[in-house]
Amino acid sequence: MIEIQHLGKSWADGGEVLKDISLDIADGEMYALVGRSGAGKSTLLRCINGLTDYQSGSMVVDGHEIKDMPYKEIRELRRQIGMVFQQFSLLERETVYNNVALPMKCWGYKSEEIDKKVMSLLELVGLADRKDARPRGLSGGQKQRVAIARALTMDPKILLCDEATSALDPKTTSSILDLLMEINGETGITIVIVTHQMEVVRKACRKACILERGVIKSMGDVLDIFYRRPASLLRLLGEDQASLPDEGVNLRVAYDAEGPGASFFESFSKETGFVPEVVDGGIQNFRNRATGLFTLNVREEDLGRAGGFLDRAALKWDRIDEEWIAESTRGDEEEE
Ligand SMILES: Nc1ncnc2c1ncn2[C@@H]1O[C@H](COP(=O)(O)OP(=O)(O)OP(=O)(O)O)[C@@H](O)[C@H]1O
Repeated sequence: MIEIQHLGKSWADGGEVLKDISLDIADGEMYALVGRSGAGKSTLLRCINGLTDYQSGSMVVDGHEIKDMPYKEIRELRRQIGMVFQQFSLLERETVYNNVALPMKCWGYKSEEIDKKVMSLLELVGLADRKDARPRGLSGGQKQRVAIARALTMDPKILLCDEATSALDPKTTSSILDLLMEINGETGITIVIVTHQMEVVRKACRKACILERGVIKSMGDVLDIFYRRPASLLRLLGEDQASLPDEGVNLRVAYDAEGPGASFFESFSKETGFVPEVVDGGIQNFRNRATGLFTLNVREEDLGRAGGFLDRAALKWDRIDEEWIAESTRGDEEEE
């Protein structure tokens, strides 16, 4: 568990980089810290393993307040926290095997133990047959797989990924995120992903926090953030808020497009006797699952039938009125 309460950090020159940050990351979570360049994401990530300090508030990792820990304990804690970077940070002269073995060698493990662990991790990341290769002979995606294997050698409870896919093409990004999801599913490790790409958040993360200039603008379930469409999300996506029709009633609807909601519009029209107007939305993938997210417009007199159908189908839906918009975008009105 990572518990962050009212954390504040300023640089020596007085620049405030993190302001009153409060969020919890549960064990086994895949959590995204997302925002534009300079938002403070990497700094917050580095507070988690004590690579950088903070002046106010608290950061409790696995029951320990980071700022109170003596260096020896911080060093011990870092064994429990793996880290992966955008630039891979591999030793170019060393083989894939030696790169992965490095942390265990530093901590003085026996060579049989090292061999067993390194080979099982290389199997996991699909690079056992490249163990004698040097990093220069690998693609970007393969290098990141080596870095992930190296980060897992000490069986960490937490894996911190700082823009780990930002240097990769979309297909390779996707395969690295699949690997992280597989590792998370199999080991229950907590994974915190810093990224500026909403695609990464949608693909891999269950929860997210959007940062703008050191301030949390929106947080919660990824699907819920996309459902609410707060301004901070739209700024990251480079989209505008859809202008809603003044006539009739506007509804937001979410459904699992691979489950019972697969034929949503067909069922809707069959059960209600009319076809709703689609204001905006579409089918998007969240953690490899197709999900329908739509804004619909129906006539006032059809609301009862539409709501009845949506309730019977147990779908997530809301009437979009001023109150709902204010509630959904609380604290997120202006760009920082
Ligand atoms: N050691 C430092 N001293 C002073 N300012 C710093 C230092 N390190 C980072 N900054 C500044 O702090 C702000 C936040 O940096 P940070 O790297 O956390 O942002 P980020 O959201 O991760 O963005 P990016 O993806 O560009 O790294 C930036 O304005 C950056 O220039």
